[in-house]
Amino acid sequence: MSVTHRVAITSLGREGDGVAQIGARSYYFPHLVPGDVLDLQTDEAGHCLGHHLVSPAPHAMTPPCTIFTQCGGCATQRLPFPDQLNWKRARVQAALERAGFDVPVPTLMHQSAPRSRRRVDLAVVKSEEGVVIGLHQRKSAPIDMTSCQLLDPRIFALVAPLRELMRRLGAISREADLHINLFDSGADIVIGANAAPSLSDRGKIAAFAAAHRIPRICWRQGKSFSSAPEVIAQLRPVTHHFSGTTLSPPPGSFMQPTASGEAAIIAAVCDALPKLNKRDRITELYSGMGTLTLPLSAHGFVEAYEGAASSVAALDAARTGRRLSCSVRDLARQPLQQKELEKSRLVVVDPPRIGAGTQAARVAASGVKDVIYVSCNPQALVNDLAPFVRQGYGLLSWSVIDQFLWSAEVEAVVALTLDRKRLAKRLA
Ligand SMILES: C[S@@+](CC[C@H](N)C(=O)[O-])C[C@H]1O[C@@H](n2cnc3c(N)ncnc32)[C@H](O)[C@@H]1O
Repeated sequence: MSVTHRVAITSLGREGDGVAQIGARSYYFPHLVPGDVLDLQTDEAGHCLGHHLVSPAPHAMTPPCTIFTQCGGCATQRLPFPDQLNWKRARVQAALERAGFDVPVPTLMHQSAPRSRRRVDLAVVKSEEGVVIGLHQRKSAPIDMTSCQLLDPRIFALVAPLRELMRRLGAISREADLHINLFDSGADIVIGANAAPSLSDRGKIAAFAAAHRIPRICWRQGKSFSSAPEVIAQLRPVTHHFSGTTLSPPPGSFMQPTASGEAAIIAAVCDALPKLNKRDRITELYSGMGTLTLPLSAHGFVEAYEGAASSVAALDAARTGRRLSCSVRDLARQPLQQKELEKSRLVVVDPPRIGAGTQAARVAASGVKDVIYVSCNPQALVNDLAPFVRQGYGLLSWSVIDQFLWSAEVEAVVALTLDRKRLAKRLA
């Protein structure tokens, strides 16, 4: 027998689903927002059998994208922008509190605009019915990206022509993926597939690059990320400006997802710097192509470490006149040790989603006075920062950066210090 409960959505879950509560039990509803009222059918044991929306939250927005509920990229398009940012702020705050800090108000809150994403990974599925290009889905096939309010229109404009190119490439029989970075020189595309491109495929790719004025298209075969993708077409140099320096980014390299988000992260990091003189040593971990390295080098001598050799090479080639060194190092296998960290006045850490793990614990144990931690995952933030609390670090400031509009992703810049005077000033 089914039971109907009239319930309201009262909060958002970790992935952005609306949450309704009946007693101690939580029910999760994709695409619903706080204030929505629904009828929920359960069996007698309380298992959800179905639901329908009775009245939408008064402040709920009309989703701007026509494929919002299907594509899997956005969870919260019905939530007004300020509410999204506040929800993300609350998630970072909760993570900092769980790590054990006493948390002040954030220093900076940034939200990137719609249609400003300059980096995307897309899944390609080819069948007799045609080619689908869409976002990777965890549990199902991608939905064809016929609309997108997130991507920079210059990337979105390539989706339809790429669909046609994928259809014509013989080396793509069923599945492939596309990594697109929008650099200053234009879109930079890496096609990932299981087979090598034939001579005819190579010709089609070169013609595509010329027709769409794409500086470079590369091919990566198989899932191995250890070997560099092969350049299939290169019409012009690939270049991008980072803090006044022109770099030649390697194919598939990491860059912050939006330009305004990158600027906000740099501003938050620079705002959190302790007083430095030019001879002070700054150790930077997970430095990528130098997004933070270059601005930091205006404040001290930066020793940057990064696992991707091609990103280090790009920064190394452009570092003339800058006060920095850069080294390739796998910080999971070979974290910097106490002796190497001791000489630093400041350590800046910007790890990937899984967090810094042992490397974070080593930094905490090194006794370096100031640490700035850039996070893209609140869960990793809790784990990585807990050792700092145990070592006596205090939380000086934090900022929230939302570069992934309408999704649960959030970034944070967190400044920690052992300097009691700086902490006392904050509290004053
Ligand atoms: C969030 S990105 C930050 C990059 C850079 N700070 C920026 O803002 O553009 C994380 C970086 O960590 C690097 N990385 C991932 N795993 C690593 C490891 N085990 N050792 C060293 N670097 C790693 C990635 O290549 C990537 O460049």
